[in-house]
Amino acid sequence: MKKEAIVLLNMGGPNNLEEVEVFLTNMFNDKNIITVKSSLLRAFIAKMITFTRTEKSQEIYRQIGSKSPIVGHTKELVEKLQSRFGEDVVVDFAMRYTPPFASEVIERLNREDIEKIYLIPLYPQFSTTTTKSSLEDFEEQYHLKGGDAILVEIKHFFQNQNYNRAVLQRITERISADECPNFDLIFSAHGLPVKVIERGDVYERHVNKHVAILTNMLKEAGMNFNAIHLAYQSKVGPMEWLKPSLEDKLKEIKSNGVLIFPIAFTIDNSETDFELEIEYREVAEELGFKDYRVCECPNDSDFFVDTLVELYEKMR
Ligand SMILES: C=CC1=C(C)c2cc3[nH]c(cc4nc(cc5[nH]c(cc1n2)c(C)c5CCC(=O)O)C(CCC(=O)O)=C4C)c(C)c3C=C
Ligand SMILES: [Fe+2]
Ligand SMILES: [Fe+2]
Repeated sequence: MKKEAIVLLNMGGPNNLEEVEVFLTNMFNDKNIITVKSSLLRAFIAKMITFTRTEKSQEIYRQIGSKSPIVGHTKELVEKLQSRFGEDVVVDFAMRYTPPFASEVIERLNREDIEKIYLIPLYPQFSTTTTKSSLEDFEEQYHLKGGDAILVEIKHFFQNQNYNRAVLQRITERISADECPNFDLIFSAHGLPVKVIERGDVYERHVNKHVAILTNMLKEAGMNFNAIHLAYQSKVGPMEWLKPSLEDKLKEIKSNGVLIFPIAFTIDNSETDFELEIEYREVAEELGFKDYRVCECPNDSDFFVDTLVELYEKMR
């Protein structure tokens, strides 16, 4: 009997310290990240950046157990989703910059009689640097490997109610309604160079809309924070990136307590476990915050599994 498959797509992250170089090399060879036309020039830029960044990056991963948590969390999500579907739908995942790569997953799928593959990039908001990159990569590899199933894609899901229930659950796991008036909430999004937005990337617009939806839901749930903000983390390189930065936002806040929700990630990764949990915690302590809390990403929460089931049903 012909089958269907759901493939979750994400960026990936080093599975060990040696893979840090693989991760950075693949990221900076990505035409959606370094948009110069010449692939030779891109390869040269990637070599330079990787050469200068690998050791610094390895030091980051060393502090969170010498690997990114992203692959482990994604496997747990895939297992939960697979158990919802039973044998009729194959659930798998592919990473953009580290194993398991799309080519490996495609070889597995090509050994089965798959009629339709539903591709779900695990980014709530669309960006050319993430969603588009992952989808293009999968499609290219799929056609190279001679696959002939129908590919169905979804581009964003920040408006999905079950997804936003997963977000609210993660917030309420960290804070009670009674505590909210003494806290500011910051939705922290991964930054993007301004020139990417100027070329028409809708990421910033999607993030703004997402913050508006969540702000309403929090009000309806009686979670009345002193104030709710949006800020951008993870700037790399000398270019101008989206503002305000998370650091500047923290400097501006007068409350004693701050809660951070990583709005651009569905799965915990080095940016949540290192940058938010370790690096910005130190910044917040230096700035005199008495209470600094970071929410977990949706990861394999039941609401997130419900979201993916619902997206699959809508794509059919
Ligand atoms: C030009 C550089 C980068 C762009 C553009 C960018 C966009 C972007 N990235 C994510 C999600 C993640 N990024 C992660 C790590 C990471 N990102 C960059 C650079 C750009 N990202 C670098 C150099 C790194 C490595 C970290 C380091 O070495 O310091 C991760 C973490 C993966 C992990 O290992 O766990 C995620 C997730 C989004 C959502 C995004 C655009 C919207
Ligand atoms: Fe990134
Ligand atoms: Fe984590």
